[in-house]
Amino acid sequence: MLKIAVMGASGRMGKMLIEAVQAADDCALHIALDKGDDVRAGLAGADVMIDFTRPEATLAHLAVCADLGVKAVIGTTGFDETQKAEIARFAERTAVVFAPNMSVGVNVVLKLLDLAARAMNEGFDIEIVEAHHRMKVDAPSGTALQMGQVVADALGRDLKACAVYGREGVTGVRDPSTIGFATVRGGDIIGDHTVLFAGMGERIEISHKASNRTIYAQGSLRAARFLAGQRVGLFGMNDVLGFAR
Ligand SMILES: NC(=O)C1=CN([C@@H]2O[C@H](COP(=O)(O)OP(=O)(O)OC[C@H]3O[C@@H](n4cnc5c(N)ncnc54)[C@H](OP(=O)(O)O)[C@@H]3O)[C@@H](O)[C@H]2O)C=CC1
Ligand SMILES: O=C(O)C1=N[C@H](C(=O)O)C[C@H](O)C1
Repeated sequence: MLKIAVMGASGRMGKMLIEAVQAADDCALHIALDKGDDVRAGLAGADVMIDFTRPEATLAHLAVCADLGVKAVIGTTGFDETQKAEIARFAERTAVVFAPNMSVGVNVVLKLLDLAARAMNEGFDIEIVEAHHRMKVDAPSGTALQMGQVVADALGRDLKACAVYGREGVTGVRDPSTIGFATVRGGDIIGDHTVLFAGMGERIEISHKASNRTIYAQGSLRAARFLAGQRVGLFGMNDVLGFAR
């Protein structure tokens, strides 16, 4: 049995994860922790921590995992570059899967985007549109940013230099080297992502739409099982799903 500690237990994802762990034959809920609980005492004896909280909280939890040798699945989004580097450092001491989207579907889409961007490397304007529920606090979504990164890498562009986050006023004509991001927030939208390749005479849209958060919880359990075979290192869902081979 894989002993799982769920952080952010009363959050939208925390609740889904508790249900998924309890329903899995090969996993046991070691502990479910909320803000204010004793993290060190709670994580002691766990095999894997699954954390969908906020960046500062995740980093504090990961520090304890690294001390105790507990492996970690991190679904939290909204990290800045310095915080991402901290995660990489903790992964030198314990094994970590870090991915902005744990769903199999989104990770298949990432592969399709690599193929699409390489094939449409000229004459197509690339725009990424994402929509989420009104309670989401970070924008663009971690998934949209990862999609942008995959496309930029495939095209040999530097995402930091070519990303455009929203437009307003007299913007001038579109610079073809840019990758645009647009964010929609409202109601209970679980998570929609579309990458648009807009050319002259044709338009390709590659979309993923989530209709249930179980996809993220099930992906997280796959990641936890994968970590059982690792000692240290930073992994993504491409490693978990075997796409990196
Ligand atoms: N990788 C993926 O597949 C997915 C990633 N996500 C990401 O997961 C994260 C959480 O999403 P969601 O569940 O919707 O958010 P919620 O706001 O519903 O849940 C976040 C949880 O984290 C807790 N939390 C916040 N700050 C702290 C802290 N300092 N210490 C301990 N716990 C804390 C919250 O407690 P309290 O309410 O008391 O503040 C809450 O229980 C987001 O970053 C989201 O983008 C979401 C879905 C899928
Ligand atoms: O906050 C959410 O809900 C989600 N966040 C992740 C992200 O930022 O990409 C993944 C998913 O889209 C749901």
